[in-house]
Amino acid sequence: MISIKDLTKVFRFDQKEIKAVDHLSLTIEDGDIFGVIGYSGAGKSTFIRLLNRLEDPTSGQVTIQGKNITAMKKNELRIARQDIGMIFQHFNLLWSRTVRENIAFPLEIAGVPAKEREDRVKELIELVGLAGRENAYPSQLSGGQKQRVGIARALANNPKVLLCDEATSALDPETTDSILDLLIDINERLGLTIILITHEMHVIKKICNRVAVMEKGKIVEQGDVLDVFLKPKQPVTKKFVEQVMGDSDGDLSQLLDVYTSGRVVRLHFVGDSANQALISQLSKEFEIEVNILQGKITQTKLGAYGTLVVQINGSDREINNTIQFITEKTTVEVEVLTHA
Ligand SMILES: Nc1ncnc2c1ncn2[C@@H]1O[C@H](COP(=O)(O)OP(=O)(O)OP(=O)(O)O)[C@@H](O)[C@H]1O
Repeated sequence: MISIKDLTKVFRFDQKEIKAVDHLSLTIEDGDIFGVIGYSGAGKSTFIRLLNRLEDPTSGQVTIQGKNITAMKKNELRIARQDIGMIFQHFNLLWSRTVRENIAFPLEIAGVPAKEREDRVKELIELVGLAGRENAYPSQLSGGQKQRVGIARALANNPKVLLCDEATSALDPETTDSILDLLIDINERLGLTIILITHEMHVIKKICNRVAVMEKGKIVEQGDVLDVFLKPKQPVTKKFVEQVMGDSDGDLSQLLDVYTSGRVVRLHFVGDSANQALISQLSKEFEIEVNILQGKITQTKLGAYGTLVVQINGSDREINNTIQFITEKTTVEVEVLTHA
């Protein structure tokens, strides 16, 4: 639904050239929550601003639902932008206007009649959870509430796509989570495609189904969030994954020296919620004991993801049956680290 081809943005100043976005190509499907992650200076902000032409590209093409955004003249672009909402790190609210008036603003610009406008604003205030705060000014709101106004304003004209420019970076962790929950809710309820940029893997883990990693203006790795978490390839991606998972292999060899009986295996949970009770299931069905040694499991949108290192004690036959069961009957991957 969104196709980005060879997109490039070069900034020129002081006779220097900076390629902020460098021949970037990407496809984003309808209904995706697509995250672009990268360190400061990677070109994320420039990239997202190119999508609705807050920034004009040096070359390349952005097509949203069959419409070539890059080729549009001013007037066409103004209309097309009604289909592309955007929220910002610092909210960009009008400080002299109340919550209600901020949300009504894009409707006024689109020429929506007063009564219709009023109904729509009411609906949006309910949707983002701001009922009771309609007459407050931005200065009287918390950061999370300000971003809720930003989201309501971005949704006013029923866009198909929502662009989020570091939308939770100015918020504390708890407020971040509540705003991310709201974005998930909007994605599910309205079928809205969401593209967000961030430098926090937590944000990607919590709400995205697809992710692209950006470095020096280019996408260096992309895929389903779980695949990227499970098998990060580029050093920069590995660092981001470690941000939320830690470096779990650190003291594995020490562990194997200490736990010498039975077999030590590593279980890879790949985001299938059906496996949540695996350990208790194994000890019920087989004559074995499972000893949890180390691990890190985290919850993603699709289920538990992570690794668990366990020692399985019992007869050789029962241990083999257990491993065979996990391999054949579940989606958990087993790696045997020691052999009896
Ligand atoms: N208007 C501009 N004029 C000149 N250079 C710019 C401009 N905007 C961005 N740049 C440069 O382009 C590069 C990418 O910046 P950009 O802000 O897109 O990165 P980012 O990944 O969003 O980082 P941050 O999170 O720090 O904003 C940087 O080297 C930046 O200095």
